[in-house]
Amino acid sequence: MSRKPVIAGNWKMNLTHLEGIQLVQNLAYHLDSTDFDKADVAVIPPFTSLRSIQTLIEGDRLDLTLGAQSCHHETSGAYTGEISPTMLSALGCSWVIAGHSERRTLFGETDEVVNAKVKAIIAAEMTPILCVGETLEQREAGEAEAVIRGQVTGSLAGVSAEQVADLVIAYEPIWAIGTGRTALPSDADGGCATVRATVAELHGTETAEAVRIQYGGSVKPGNVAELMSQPNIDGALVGGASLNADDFAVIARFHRL
Ligand SMILES: O=C[C@H](O)COP(=O)(O)O
Repeated sequence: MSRKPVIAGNWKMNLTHLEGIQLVQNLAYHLDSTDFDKADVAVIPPFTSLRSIQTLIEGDRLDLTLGAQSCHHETSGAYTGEISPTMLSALGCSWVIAGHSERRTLFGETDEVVNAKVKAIIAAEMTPILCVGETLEQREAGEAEAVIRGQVTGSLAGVSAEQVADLVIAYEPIWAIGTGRTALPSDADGGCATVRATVAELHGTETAEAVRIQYGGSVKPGNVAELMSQPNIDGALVGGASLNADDFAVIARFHRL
C-alpha cells in the first residue's frame, strides 16, 4: 500500500505571529504543487500564531496545512489556559499533536490523558499526530520496544481500527530530540516498525499498512532523504529545522534529493 508522506514542522514555543507569517511566506515561495502531490506538508505553530497563519493560508490559497501542538480533551468549560479541539477546528487546523514527549515529561501527560486527547481530536474531525518514544535510559536498559508498545496501546485504547488507519503516529526517541543526535536510519525504521507491529496486533494488518508513521528527532536537510527511504517511515516531525524556511523547504522537498 502506498502511504502519502506527512512532513510536519513543530515550531514548539518559538516565533511570534509576525515571525511565523514571514516563515510561511518564505516556505510557500520554495514549494510548488509537485511537492504537495508528493507529501502533506504542515506547519504547527504556537496557538498565538494560528489565526494569522490560517488567514495567510486561506488568503493566498496555499496547499500548506495547519496544525496545533496540543489541546484539552473537553469541548469547553472552566479550564483556564486551555484550548479545545473545537476551537482549533474552527481555526482551520487539520492536525493536532497528542502526547509529544515534552508534554509527557514536562507536563505530566500520561497515556490516559493522551488517549482522551486523541479521541477528542478525532471527534472534532481533525487528525491526531500521536507521539511515542523511549528515553535514553529506557533504550540502554533494553526497554525501548516495550515502552513504544505500551504507549501505542495505552494512547489508542478505545479508538477503532478505522480511526487508527487514518491517524498519524510519530516515533520520536527522546534522546534524539533537539540534541543533534539523529537515530541511525535503521534504528528510526526499527522504532517505526515496532509502532506498526503494535497497530497490527491491535487492529490487524490492513490497519497497520494504512497508518502513517513519522520519524522525529533531529531531522535535517542532510539526513531526511535516507530516513525517508526506510520502509516504515512515512514522514517526519521536524522541530528545530522547521524554524528555518530554507531548511524546512528542503526537508519537504525530500523527493527531489
Ligand atoms: O516535534 C518535533 C520533535 O520533537 C523533533 O525535534 P527536533 O527536530 O528539534 O529534534
